[in-house]
Amino acid sequence: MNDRQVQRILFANGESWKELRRFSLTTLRDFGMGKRLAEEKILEECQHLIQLFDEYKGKPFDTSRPMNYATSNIISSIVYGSRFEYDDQRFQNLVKRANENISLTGSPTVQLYNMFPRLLSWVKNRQQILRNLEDTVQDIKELIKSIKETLNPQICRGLLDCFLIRKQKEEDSFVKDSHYNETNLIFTVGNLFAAGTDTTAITLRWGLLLMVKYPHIQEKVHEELDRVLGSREVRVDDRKQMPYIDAVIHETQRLASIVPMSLPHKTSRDVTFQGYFIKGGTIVFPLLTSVLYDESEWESPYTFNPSHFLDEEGKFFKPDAFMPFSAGRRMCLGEGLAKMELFLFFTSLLQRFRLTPPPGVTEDELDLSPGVGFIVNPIPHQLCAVSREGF
Ligand code: HEM
Repeated sequence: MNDRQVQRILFANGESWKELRRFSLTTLRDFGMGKRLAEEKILEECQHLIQLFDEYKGKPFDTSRPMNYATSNIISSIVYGSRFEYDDQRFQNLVKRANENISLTGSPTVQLYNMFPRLLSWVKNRQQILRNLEDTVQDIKELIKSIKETLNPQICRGLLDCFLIRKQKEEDSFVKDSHYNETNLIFTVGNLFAAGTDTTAITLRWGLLLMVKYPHIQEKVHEELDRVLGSREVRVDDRKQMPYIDAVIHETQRLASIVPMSLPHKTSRDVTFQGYFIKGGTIVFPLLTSVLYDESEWESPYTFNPSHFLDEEGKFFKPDAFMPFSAGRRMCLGEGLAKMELFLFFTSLLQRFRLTPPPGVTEDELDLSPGVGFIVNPIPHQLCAVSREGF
């Protein structure tokens, strides 16, 4: 695999980008966001996740593996049409390599390599990223092969089926230079996994950690859940009746600011922006943190304060400066799906469990420092999920 392909996986699909973004959005809408299908899939995954949390029987554990498996399975159901069992070796490897690459991409040596690519191509972390990508592409190829064997052109089980059917149609009609080719299929699937797994899992992990750190806020979350849901299963529509939880989730996204520098963009021509001249072809990093922590927009930008999203009557509202999904033509393609996942996973877990620090650790001792990574994780930590009475 060469560097150009790596760039394609991480950032773009070259000249095919527009067409494939449109295709991914439409199929995500059909399989993911519309038709209540995503809600069903996420709620099914919630049950598996709760079972996994239950297995720790209130003892301390690291939340990264369960959360990554759960969010990865949502993308799997949408792309492949079915989920993986958590003990599936290939699934575990796919998730592990994705996590590793996120953290290696943010490491100082890879950052230096990005600045001086000719001098530093030997950097060890970069070599590991390339090895991981190569193994992942191999796994994706094998999964595509097995999906092809059971493909029925009359039924789309997921995004991959839709792509294969479209590819066949274009081949039958002798379309020249079709965007629906094998390479773009692999990179579209790879992009969706890379972009859609860690982001949502990491946000949820921040959310759970913040609940442990601030038990008085967790108490209010429990109070709202008990009042609105009782013991029945949550639905997406319940969000309107849960302004406090909505505010807690948004404030988690704001404070965690998990993609602080968004993704790099390149100016397509010379531009003057707010008095600054930027030459065409310049790499630009939009600093999302500068907006999410803007002192002129937020009352207390550096503290966890759900009131940032509540009006005087306790109703939810979203300030314009809330943009963790970035903005513009390349803004996050999975925003709708991510929001649904955040709400359903967070409420399902909190309805069932009270989250506490490990024995012997006080809330004050819990460290909210960010870890290293191109997507910002909490530093390694453990917490306890204690079953709530009546659940
Ligand atoms: C809390 C969860 C998430 C956050 C905070 C997030 C944030 C972002 C950000 C900041 C970008 C860069 C936008 C830009 O270049 O200006 C992005 C791009 C992207 N995201 Fe997300 N994302 C999340 C979840 C997801 C999910 C679940 C999916 C999968 C469906 C997804 C798919 C993508 C894709 C495909 C892109 C690239 C779009 C393009 O280049 O045209 N994201 N995301």
